[in-house]
Amino acid sequence: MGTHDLDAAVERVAEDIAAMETRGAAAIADAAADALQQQATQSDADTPEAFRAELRAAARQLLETRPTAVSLPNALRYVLQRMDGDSVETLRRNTVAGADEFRARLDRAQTDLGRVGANRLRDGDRIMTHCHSTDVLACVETAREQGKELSAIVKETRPRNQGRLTAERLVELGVDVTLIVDSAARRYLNDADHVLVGADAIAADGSVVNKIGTSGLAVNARDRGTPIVVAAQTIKLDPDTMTGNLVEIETRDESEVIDPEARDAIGDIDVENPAFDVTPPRYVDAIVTERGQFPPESIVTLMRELFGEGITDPWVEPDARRETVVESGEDRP
Ligand SMILES: O=C(COP(=O)(O)O)[C@H](O)[C@H](O)COP(=O)(O)O
Repeated sequence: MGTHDLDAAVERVAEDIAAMETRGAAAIADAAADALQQQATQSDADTPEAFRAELRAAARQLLETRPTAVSLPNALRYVLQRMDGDSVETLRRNTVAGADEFRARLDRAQTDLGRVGANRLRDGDRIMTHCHSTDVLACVETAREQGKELSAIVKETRPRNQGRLTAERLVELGVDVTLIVDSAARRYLNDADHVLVGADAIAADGSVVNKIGTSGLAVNARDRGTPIVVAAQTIKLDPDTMTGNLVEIETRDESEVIDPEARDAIGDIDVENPAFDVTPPRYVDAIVTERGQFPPESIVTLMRELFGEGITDPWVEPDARRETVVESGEDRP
C-alpha cells in the first residue's frame, strides 16, 4: 500500500474513525465515502489503472480502522462499484458522483427510517436507550415533530459514556431525560414503554450487533415485557453473513476500562474490553429500517433483495481476489 499516494484526508478520516472522534455506524459510513471522494478529487494518477489502485488502497486503509460496523465496507463497496470509466477523468467523475449519491441516500434513509420508527411511539411514551445512535434519534426527532411528548431513560454506556451524547441530543429535541448507570437498567425497565437501540451490523439470521450491553438489556427487557426495537438503516445489513460468516467483534484498549495506575494498584488482573455484543433475534421485536419494519427473522429476505446472493470486495487487488475470499472465511470463523 505504501506505493500508492494516499490523500491526507484519507489518513485523517481513518485516524478519526480509529480514535472514535468519528463514531457510530452511520457517521463512519458518511466519513468513509467522503474520504474516497477526496482521494478521487485530489488524485494525480496518470493512468486509469493507477487511479483505481489508489482508490482501492484508500479503501483498505479505511477498512483497517474498526472492524464491526458493516456500514463501513458497505459504503466503500457502494462508491467503488461506481468507479467506472476508461480515462482518469471519467473515473474521477464517476467516483465523486458515487460518493455524493451514497451520502445523499444515507441522509434520505435516515429520514425515512425516522418516519417509520416514529409511528411506533405514542404521545407520552418513555423509551430506554443504550449508546448513541443517530438512527434512534431520527425516530425520536420525527415523533417530536409530530407533537408527541416523550421521555427517555438513558444508559450512560460505559466505558465511553456515549449515553451522555444521547442525553444531550434528546434534551435538544425537547425530551425529558433521566441518565442512569448501566447496571440500573433492569430497575427502570418497568417504567419504559420501549427499548430503542441502534445497530452496527445485522446478520442474516436477524441477530443484532450493537454496543456492548445491548444483549443483556434485551434479555432483561424481554423478561419485563418491554418491547425491543432496533433502528437500523439497511446499510447495517451485513451481506457476508448470508454465507455464514460471523461479524467480527472489536476489542478495544483496556485503558478505556481502567487507567493503568489504578490497574497496577489492584495487582495482577486481566481486563477485557469488547466494544460490541450480539443480541439473538428471539429477543428483538422489530427492526426499523427506511424500507419499513421487519421481524428479525425476515431480514434475510430483505438482504437477498438488496445484495443478491453474491457480494464482491472491490478494494482487493484483482489478481488477489479469489484468495482473499478464502482468507476472509478463515478470519471470521
Ligand atoms: O453502537 C453504536 C456506536 O458504537 P461506537 O460509539 O463504538 O461507534 C451505535 O449504537 C451504532 O453504531 C448505531 O449508530 P447510528 O445509528 O448512528 O449508525
